[in-house]
Amino acid sequence: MAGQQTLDIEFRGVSKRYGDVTAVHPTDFAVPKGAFIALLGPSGCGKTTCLRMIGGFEQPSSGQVLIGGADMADVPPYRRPVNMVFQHYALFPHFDVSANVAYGLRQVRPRLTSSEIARRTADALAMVQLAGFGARKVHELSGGQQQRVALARALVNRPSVLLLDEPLAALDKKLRTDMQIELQNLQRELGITFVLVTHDQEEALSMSDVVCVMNGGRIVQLGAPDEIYDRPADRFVAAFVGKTNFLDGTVLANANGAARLRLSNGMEVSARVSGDVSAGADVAVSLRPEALRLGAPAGGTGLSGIIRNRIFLGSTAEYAIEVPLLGTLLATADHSAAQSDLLRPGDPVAISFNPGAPLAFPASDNKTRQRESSHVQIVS
Ligand SMILES: Nc1ncnc2c1ncn2[C@@H]1O[C@H](COP(=O)(O)OP(=O)(O)OP(=O)(O)O)[C@@H](O)[C@H]1O
Repeated sequence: MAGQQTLDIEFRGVSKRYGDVTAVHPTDFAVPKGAFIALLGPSGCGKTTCLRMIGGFEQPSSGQVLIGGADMADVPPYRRPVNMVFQHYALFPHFDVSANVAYGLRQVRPRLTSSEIARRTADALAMVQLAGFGARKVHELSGGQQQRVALARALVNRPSVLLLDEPLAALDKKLRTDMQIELQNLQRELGITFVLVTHDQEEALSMSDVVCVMNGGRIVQLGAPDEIYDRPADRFVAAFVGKTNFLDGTVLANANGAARLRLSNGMEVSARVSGDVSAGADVAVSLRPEALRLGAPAGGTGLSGIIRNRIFLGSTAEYAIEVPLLGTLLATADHSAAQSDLLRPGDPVAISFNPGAPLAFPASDNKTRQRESSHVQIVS
């Protein structure tokens, strides 16, 4: 477990209620210093509330928020060693770029000299690749440049934690991808802790070291991006992070998570099972589209189907395949331009997958989730 001195943010039994609504159930969680963590989950799951409690814009209904080991209960937002970047940058349109950035500094350090303010402002603009843009008016900048100014304004105070609330949501896809890479580089260079709120799973997986998946006001899984994708803790995470096929199955035998299942078409498969399931239990079986291999129909006892739709994506193609008694399965296949290997709607295909690929969850996974609190800790 990460030691106390290496933790930057800690929740101890933190919850938040708004009247009858419990936005965040009692939660323990800890973020090591210098981590890039993404809070990921569907709308209303409590991500922003967690971020606002770190920033001091909301008070917890119970529990303690610690930053750098210090209890923040009586510390107002402007005295916390954190800064926040919002989706709508909230820049002052009548100020030039330098004045917008310097505003953040003057608010918390009124005694700095003008030359020191000018120096730090120029440094912050250089950090976000906007050196030389100080005299521009906000309306003379592109959306991406405006977001960088907002970032510089948040960094100019040299916070130890930067909170990012869907900061790239207003940008178009290409700019968003560029900014994702820049933010990642910036975080590595500065070595400060970044907490990113997003409902975009690709953004969370590609940018952060640690993904914290939330659902219904609880943390359901905390781990490295590949861990979240390859070993989802429950059916919700498997469905929310990445695309997957869900098949109905029944457990025939389960030995410490290595199970034999019968699918609804009668086929028997091996699967890794998560949770407490014994023989006879109904399970939902997750099979990622890229785990399905497509080949020429071979006859025999394997799985086969008919291609119904194809979405060509350049280096890959996605196929919707109708499989008797199982329904429609989504498969992703690599495509090489050298050989014309695309399948067409109407083509029959055989489908195979590795024995370890299917992941099974108790069919009642989400309904039976009655835990009172989430206790999760990043292991570093
Ligand atoms: N000030 C408030 N008063 C009452 N309820 C609130 C308030 N703020 C948030 N909530 C409720 O708390 C729950 C969690 O909200 P929160 O904004 O944290 O979700 P979120 O995961 O950030 O969602 P989104 O992605 O849509 O921003 C929601 O049910 C929301 O309606």
